[in-house]
Amino acid sequence: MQSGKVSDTPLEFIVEYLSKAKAVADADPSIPQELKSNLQQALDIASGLDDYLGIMSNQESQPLAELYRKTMDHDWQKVHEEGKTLFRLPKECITGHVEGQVLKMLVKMCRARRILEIGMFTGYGALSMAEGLPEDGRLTACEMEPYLKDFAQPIFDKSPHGKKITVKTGPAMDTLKELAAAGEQFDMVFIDADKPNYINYYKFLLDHNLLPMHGVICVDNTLFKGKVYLQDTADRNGHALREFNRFVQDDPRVEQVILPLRDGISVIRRVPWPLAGKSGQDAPSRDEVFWGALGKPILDRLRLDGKVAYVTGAGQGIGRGFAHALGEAGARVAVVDMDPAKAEKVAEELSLKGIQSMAVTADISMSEDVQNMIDAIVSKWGTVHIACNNAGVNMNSASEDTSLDEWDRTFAVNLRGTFMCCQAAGRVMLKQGYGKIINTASMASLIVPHPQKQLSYNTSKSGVVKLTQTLGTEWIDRGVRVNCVSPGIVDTPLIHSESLRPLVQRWLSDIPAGRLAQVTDLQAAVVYLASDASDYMTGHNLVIEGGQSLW
Ligand SMILES: C[S@@+](CC[C@H](N)C(=O)[O-])C[C@H]1O[C@@H](n2cnc3c(N)ncnc32)[C@H](O)[C@@H]1O
Repeated sequence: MQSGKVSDTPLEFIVEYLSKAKAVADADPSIPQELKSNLQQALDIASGLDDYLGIMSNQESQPLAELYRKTMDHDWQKVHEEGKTLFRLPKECITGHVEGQVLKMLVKMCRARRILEIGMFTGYGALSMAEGLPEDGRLTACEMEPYLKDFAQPIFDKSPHGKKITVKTGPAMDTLKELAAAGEQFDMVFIDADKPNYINYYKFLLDHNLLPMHGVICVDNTLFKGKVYLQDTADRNGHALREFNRFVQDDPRVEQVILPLRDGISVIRRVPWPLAGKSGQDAPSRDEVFWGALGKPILDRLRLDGKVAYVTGAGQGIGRGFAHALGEAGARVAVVDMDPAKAEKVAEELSLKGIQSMAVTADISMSEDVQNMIDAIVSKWGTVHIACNNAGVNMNSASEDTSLDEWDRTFAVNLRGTFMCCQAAGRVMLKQGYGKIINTASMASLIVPHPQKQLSYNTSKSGVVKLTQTLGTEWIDRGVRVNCVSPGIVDTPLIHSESLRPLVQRWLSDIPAGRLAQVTDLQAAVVYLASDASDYMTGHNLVIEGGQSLW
């Protein structure tokens, strides 16, 4: 601890008292050496902890370092005497480096997009959390003192994350009422203001649903220098926090842990709680609408953890988008392409994101390649749960000029190849009584896209829909669902080629959405069809074309 610094956390008090005990022991020759050396060891362990956490945690950004320095260098006594602040604000109440990084980490772990801070001071915690938010994330900071908003704003303006922060001055409870009236909700709330009001803020947040299901509240100072568990404390704030901790512990709407970081941070998470049956969760557990099918809320039912998937044509474009989406949702993904370099590259991309992946080279128009692909996946990962048959080709010609070679090559990949993949994957899936097959058809299965001429493509993709419907009904009672997606015109580099560029304007006038599809527009559909959430869907053609087939 720096000399002259006042102890403020349980650990700092431990260090202070150990130092005093050690000084007394050292001055007394009658104290056994063993006691002195034990005291020294305890002191070394306790006094080194905060520094070590500081060194080993992510370092603060430049704007945060500047904010910290500016706060430390400011004469808060003088500011208060000049009447610029209502209260004399101790600079020690700043959220420091490690706590700031912990908050930022929690923001990311909760995937928070909307944050509320109650008690901003000079904005160190606010900016730390804002750094963890995505680009479109928002943080509302409540602060009593207008002076502090003016103090923090110039540094917020220097940070690329400062624009995410809105400061509301005045009593926090007034702001909470305003936010509730406006129907706002926050994925994460940081309570760090006047201690006796913690419980009121907490109750208001839960009672008015400012905190949604699975939302998280972090609360600072909940160990309050150890006074929450020391017997003989007369401290008003210590008592308030003791009551607060107990109230939260008894509240069935939440679960909580208290982390012994600095002066203690509670992490409180909202969980579903039925109106009836306070005595336990047994009675309503049969209500799948309340608790979610198999106890999983809807977004969890879209997860693909533990599943084995493959995507053909995954070296680029739509297939690459599908491979990323399935991997992000938790599946292991075999990236299949006839170009080994492309397959390797996408498999490597997935791996860099922490997704288990493998590259497989296969030309799906060749039956032995298709079987080898399935065998390679089964031998590495034991099975196949999700088959994404996406590879396809498109050749253009006027129908009177379409050669049999073009027709055959198109059908060999788009329809015969897709069938062979369905059959090879289906055999594995039927044996295990579970599988999800998702074929890539096309909007061309519904309408005749124009003005380009692509008879073989359109016809083959119509065949993919009928293949999907037939397999989807034939295999559903053995646990294998077969569906397809039909994308509209997707914005890939191909579209911007010299020959196709003039067609883009024409297409745009045919699309109610007013734009081409991006690969990312298709990703949620494939995850849905691959997940248990779509178990009752089979033989379906999920059309994603910005409304084009309806005009
Ligand atoms: C411990 S400091 C907050 C530290 C801050 N979270 C950080 O990251 O550095 C407490 C802040 O709460 C503010 N405050 C206290 N009572 C308040 C109230 N009723 N409404 C709004 N702000 C309040 C104080 O002005 C002070 O700036």
